[in-house]
Amino acid sequence: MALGMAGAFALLVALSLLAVSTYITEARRHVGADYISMVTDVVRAQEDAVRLRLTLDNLRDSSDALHVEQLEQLLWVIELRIRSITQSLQRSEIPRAAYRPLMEELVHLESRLPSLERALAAYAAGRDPRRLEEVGREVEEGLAWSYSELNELLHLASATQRRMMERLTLAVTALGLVAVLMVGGLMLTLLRIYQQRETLAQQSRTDPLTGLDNRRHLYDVAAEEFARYRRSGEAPSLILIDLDHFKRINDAHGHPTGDAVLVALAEALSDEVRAMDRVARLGGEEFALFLPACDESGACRLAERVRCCIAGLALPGRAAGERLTASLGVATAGPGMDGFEALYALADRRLYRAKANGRDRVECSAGGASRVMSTP
Ligand SMILES: Nc1nc2c(ncn2[C@@H]2O[C@H](COP(=O)(O)OP(=O)(O)OP(=O)(O)O)[C@@H](O)[C@H]2O)c(=O)[nH]1
Repeated sequence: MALGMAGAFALLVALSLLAVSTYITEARRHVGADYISMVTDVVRAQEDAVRLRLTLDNLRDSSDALHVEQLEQLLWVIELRIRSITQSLQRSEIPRAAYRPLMEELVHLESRLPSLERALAAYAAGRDPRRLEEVGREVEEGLAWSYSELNELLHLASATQRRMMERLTLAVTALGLVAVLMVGGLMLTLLRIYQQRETLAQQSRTDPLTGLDNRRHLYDVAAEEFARYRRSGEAPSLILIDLDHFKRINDAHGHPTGDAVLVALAEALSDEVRAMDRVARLGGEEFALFLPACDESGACRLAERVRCCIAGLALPGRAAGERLTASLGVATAGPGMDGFEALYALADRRLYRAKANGRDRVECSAGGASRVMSTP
């Protein structure tokens, strides 16, 4: 659950970062494109100023109708260009204060264009060539100055914008790194919590000395198996094992040796059973084998095999050479048995009988009566 949430969070952060970086790339492309189109306009406008100069020179040399027409068209183009550039300036991110003098000059030049047109008309009619030259030069110089200033302003603005975008990209990259580190840290913490919970859960199910299931876990597993048995009809069996005179081993060789014997026994028991069976240490020198879907005769045969195995177990450490024996009580679930407690109580009674009847023996039931599988 916690890991799922961490995964979802990481995915969310990754998607957000992707969206932000896509936006920045797009924004950057946009800003660049705006300036490129404006700079292109300004370069063309600078060419208009040069063409104006050339046309005026041509007209001074000859009042040819073709030159007059050329100038008329050029004035029309210049007017359109001034409007387009002033609109682009107003829409741009350039601060108004930076382009105000330029704007004023362009507006002034636009207002001078009708005068130039009138001077041209007069010149075409053979009057006042000086006037055309004067107004023409004024407009041409004004255009050349304005567009050259504007060109510089655009380059400066473009460079500033690019620097800002680079800083922004760096900031977002740093933000992304921090987010990745945070998500990584969060996931590591969650993983650690998950592992600790798993360890605790494992410890709560396990006997610390032998690593076998503990009593509580055996009861949990058995309760589940009993519910399954009611549906399937496949009866489970239980074998309770109690070591005989284990106190003597402790007394003779010390508690640590007794511990080592218990561990060796746990391994031997685990080797004797099927993978589906559960081996548990109930406490002290008492063990249990819970056998799902195992009938009475199968359980009794296994109990006898276990008894022999214990009797033949090579004991570790100082207890080597000693003979360990155990008493075993076996019970199988049957009609009228309402839960694991009843099965346990029956196996316990038979274990008690095995002890009472001399130890190192198995007590099973056959047709409701206890029977001894083996005697010492
Ligand atoms: N080494 C070791 N000994 C344990 C442990 N738990 C219980 N014991 C010992 O097991 C012995 C059980 O003694 P008793 O209940 O008298 O049983 P017993 O000596 O096996 O005799 P019977 O069961 O009557 O055959 C005691 O000496 C406990 O100290 C353990 O974890 N380690």
